[in-house]
Amino acid sequence: MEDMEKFLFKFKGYYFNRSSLDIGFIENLDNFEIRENDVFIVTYPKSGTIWFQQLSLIYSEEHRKGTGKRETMDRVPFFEYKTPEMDFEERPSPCLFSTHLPYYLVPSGLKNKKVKIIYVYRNPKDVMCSYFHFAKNVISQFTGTFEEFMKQFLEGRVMGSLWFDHIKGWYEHRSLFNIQFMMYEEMKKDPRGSVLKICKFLEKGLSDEDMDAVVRQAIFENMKDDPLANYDSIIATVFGPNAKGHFLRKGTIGDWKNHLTVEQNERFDKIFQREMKDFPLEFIWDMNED
Ligand SMILES: Nc1ncnc2c1ncn2[C@@H]1O[C@H](COP(=O)(O)OS(=O)(=O)O)[C@@H](OP(=O)(O)O)[C@H]1O
Repeated sequence: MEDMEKFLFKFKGYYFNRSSLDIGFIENLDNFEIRENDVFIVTYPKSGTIWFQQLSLIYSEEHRKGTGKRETMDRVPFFEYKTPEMDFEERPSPCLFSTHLPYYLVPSGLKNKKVKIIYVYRNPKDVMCSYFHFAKNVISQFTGTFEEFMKQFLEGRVMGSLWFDHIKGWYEHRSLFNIQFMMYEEMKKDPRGSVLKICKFLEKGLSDEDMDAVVRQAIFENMKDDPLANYDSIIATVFGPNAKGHFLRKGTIGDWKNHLTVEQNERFDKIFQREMKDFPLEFIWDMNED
């Protein structure tokens, strides 16, 4: 089995993807100069990052109208995976970033309580399944079985480290930040309600027509067909010639039921209950659940 760990870089207890990582930048994250109107979308991998990046449409009239030409990754760069061509100093304001960083590695300027942070979370069984397909079939960094991946995921030996630590760390330290928690499943069930909630948090009013355009362009099928939004163009360049497949795979709630055996599910539940005891945010595990 190909062990994913060789593709990872550990810094202060947190696993980054090694390829395309500027280690000098990572070592100086704390000092990165934050502007008050920057917006950060924070996620654990496979929790809907690209989906919420698409909500940068809220800020871009030309992309809402379909005349804009910039890809999402250019409009909402991945903060910690900054490439030499990206000059964050020259970025227009407001600048949107996305990041998988844990709360303790983000620039200290984010703690000014002005910068808006949207933390997107998704039920971790679906996260794990999405991650398994991505690691195995898209970026070819994992060659083992689902059981082997589950073990690695539950030990936090994946990019993003341990899911439980990520969400609990951000939630328990929320009072340091100006942060809005958003749920993947709520966005799926009620996209308009979620977009409205985000607009409110961002203090950005949109007309009904603009709201319709954002909601429409954030629907899975529309994003999958949109080369500016689906990330297909970076798969080979970032992850190498063997990488194939799509970031937008299924986009559903409850795909874990097609992957976990009864025993695996019980084992997962036991760990979840132990780790998330007293954690107040709710999770949705099934499309039919309220
Ligand atoms: N519009 C829309 N609607 C519903 N679901 C969507 C959408 N866009 C992306 N996705 C799903 O999000 C999963 C990928 O997560 P991330 O974007 O966080 O991946 S990454 O961390 O940036 O690699 C991945 O989930 P799975 O399909 O379960 O693998 C994507 O399909």
